[in-house]
Amino acid sequence: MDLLIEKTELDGVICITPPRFGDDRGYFSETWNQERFVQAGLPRDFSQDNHSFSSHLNTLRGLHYQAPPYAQGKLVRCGRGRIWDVAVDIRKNSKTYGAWTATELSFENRKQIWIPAGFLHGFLTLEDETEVFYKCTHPYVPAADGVIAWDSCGIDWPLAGAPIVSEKDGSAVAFSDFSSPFEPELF
Ligand SMILES: Cc1cn([C@H]2C[C@H](O)[C@@H](COP(=O)(O)OP(=O)(O)O[C@H]3O[C@H](C)C(=O)[C@H](O)[C@H]3O)O2)c(=O)[nH]c1=O
Repeated sequence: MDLLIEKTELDGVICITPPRFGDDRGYFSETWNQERFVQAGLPRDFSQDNHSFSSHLNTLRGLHYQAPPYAQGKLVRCGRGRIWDVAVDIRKNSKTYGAWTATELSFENRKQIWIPAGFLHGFLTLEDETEVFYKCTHPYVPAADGVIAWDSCGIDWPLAGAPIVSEKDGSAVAFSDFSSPFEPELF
């Protein structure tokens, strides 16, 4: 069985759904297969795996980026629960600069989203005790960590009231005051 590949509204951001093999015990799925994912257009190598757990629904993490030359591409999946995952194009001179795309990722739908460097990333949990696993193409560099206010990009978050956010995310700069470091020659 092949990977299901789906484009999004933003060039370069794609969804990948690997097959799941069920039996009486439960299921098995290859969540990363270098040969098949590279054939789908993803990079060959990732340098860091992340795992975040959010206790409550309506937790919002983002909108984050890591500035060049430490920019991160991310392959994101939700291994438990459900999230509304968002990418915002911040590649200067992109015809979709400032545009966003959202995809529901969940344990049930097995969907993964590939977000190349040059995009903001964030997600809203839709269930309690949600776990997100994602691969990054560059290690974490705290000094290059950037954050944009989650409510400043015109995103229609399916909120259940004021979201749970970190202090960092709750005091971030607005997109209108942001100057993207993702220069055209990088893409
Ligand atoms: C991202 C990261 C964080 N940390 C440490 C730094 C803090 O002490 C703690 C929590 O970090 P932060 O509040 O930035 O975690 P999130 O709010 O989940 O941020 C992530 O969420 C959005 C959705 C993303 O796409 C990024 O991967 C990342 O920014 O983990 C590390 O040690 N390594 C890391 O790679």
